[in-house]
Amino acid sequence: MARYTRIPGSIALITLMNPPVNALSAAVRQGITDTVGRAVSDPEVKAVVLCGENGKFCGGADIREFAGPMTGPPLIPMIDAIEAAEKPVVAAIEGIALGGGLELALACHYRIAHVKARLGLPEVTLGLLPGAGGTQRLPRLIGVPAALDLIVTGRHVSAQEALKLGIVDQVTDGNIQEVAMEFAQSMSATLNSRC
Ligand SMILES: CC(C)(COP(=O)(O)OP(=O)(O)OC[C@H]1O[C@@H](n2cnc3c(N)ncnc32)[C@H](O)[C@@H]1OP(=O)(O)O)[C@@H](O)C(=O)NCCC(=O)NCCSC(=O)C[C@@H](O)CCCCCCCCCCCCC(=O)O
Repeated sequence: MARYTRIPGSIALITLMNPPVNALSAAVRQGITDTVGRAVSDPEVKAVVLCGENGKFCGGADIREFAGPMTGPPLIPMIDAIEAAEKPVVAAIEGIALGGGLELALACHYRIAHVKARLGLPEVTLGLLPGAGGTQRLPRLIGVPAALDLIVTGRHVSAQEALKLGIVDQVTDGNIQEVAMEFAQSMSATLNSRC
């Protein structure tokens, strides 16, 4: 599931809800598809913030669903639709952004991380490759050598290392949602002033 909250000041806050790590289950993918569509089509919404409930952004594909048939909206078009949104979408990364969770964040236009967050593409530890755009978007963002290191080792990086590598735009020790909403507001104001 994903909760949609309209924040005064033209922001839509979308919160992933799937304990314990807000993994991208069929219900979460459906929730993201619906809420992003709602935000994009609402003329009052100028920017979107994506976050996770209970201090965790997203642990990636829901490994509990690996044994069953695929149901719900597929991950790749859902992620591509975020990148294609004509309003700034900011990922507010707290706790973890792993696997498909980082791939989701990479499709957002900006990423803000809490100082204690950890990010990575650990698919290799499950015998997989990142399958939702991480092998394209990460090298484009930080270059092939640094991206390959993360993809082939599966290691997690701290928020500070992610900032140094260029994966995230800002690190904060404040309230991640408030900082991301302020950032989204200023991005939308900057973009609107240029139009
Ligand atoms: C998250 C952790 C770091 C937490 O660690 P911690 O020590 O705090 O706690 P635990 O390890 O005990 O975990 C707590 C709790 O959480 C559960 N859990 C953890 N991760 C997940 C998860 N991802 N899903 C579900 N549940 C999870 C864990 O089981 C515990 O539960 P319990 O009940 O026991 O308390 C740590 O847990 C961790 O590191 N987790 C693993 C994270 C991970 O590996 N994530 C990556 C998952 S794989 C992935 O994301 C793949 C993506 O790249 C997407 C792939 C998309 C594929 C699409 C394919 C389309 C193919 C289309 C082909 C088209 C071809 C054509 O074009 O023709």
